Amino acid sequence: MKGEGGSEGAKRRAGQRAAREVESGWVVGLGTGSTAAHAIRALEDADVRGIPTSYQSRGLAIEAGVPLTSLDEVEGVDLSIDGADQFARGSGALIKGGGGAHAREKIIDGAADRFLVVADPTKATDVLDRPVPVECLPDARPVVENRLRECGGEPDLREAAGKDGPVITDNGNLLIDCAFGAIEDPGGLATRLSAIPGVVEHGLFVDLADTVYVGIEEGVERIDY
Ligand SMILES: O=C(CO)[C@H](O)[C@H](O)COP(=O)(O)O
Repeated sequence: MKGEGGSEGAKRRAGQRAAREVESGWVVGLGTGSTAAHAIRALEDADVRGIPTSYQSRGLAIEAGVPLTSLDEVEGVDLSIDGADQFARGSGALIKGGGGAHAREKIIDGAADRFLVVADPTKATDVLDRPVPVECLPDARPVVENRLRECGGEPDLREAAGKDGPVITDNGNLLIDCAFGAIEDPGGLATRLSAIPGVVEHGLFVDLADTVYVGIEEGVERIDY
């Protein structure tokens, strides 16, 4: 595509490849972010119903003419397509939540019969090491930050660009980006984070991804888990 940067081309190839897996009549989870956006646009003429994971994906689906539904109107989710901020090649564990949508993403991606991740090569790693986004009830912030430090993390409240104050999620909560260095045991850390009172959801997705499609130069790499 003319004028498209290398990374954007990789995202487009990954998103469009994943969208080809969608079958007529399916209920599809619509992920958040610039890579998942390519998948949503590719569903323009598909006979599907979509469940958006965020305000952003809802808007994109409306633009593309994808009919929307919700978890309480369907019996199940056939497939979900979503991006990632980082994925571990060996295990398929993910860090998500760069767009602050990981709570709804985990509910919908986790409910799907199959969960396809779409990514460009910059997202691949051997060991996860990006800060983990943690969505937190506003009143619980001091307590949650202390508990994150006890888990070995360095919490950092996410500030909103163009606003004096923090990012507020689609669910009305705060986001804390918490650096843990190299995360050798994502499953263990995920369990500890989930046990903190006041944490609504964190961005570690462990044992959820079925396939990662990585857009590469002139193609797409498929990794199954
Ligand atoms: O987890 C997410 C949003 O909460 C996104 O999927 C993640 O940030 C990847 O985004 P992009 O495809 O734009 O790199």
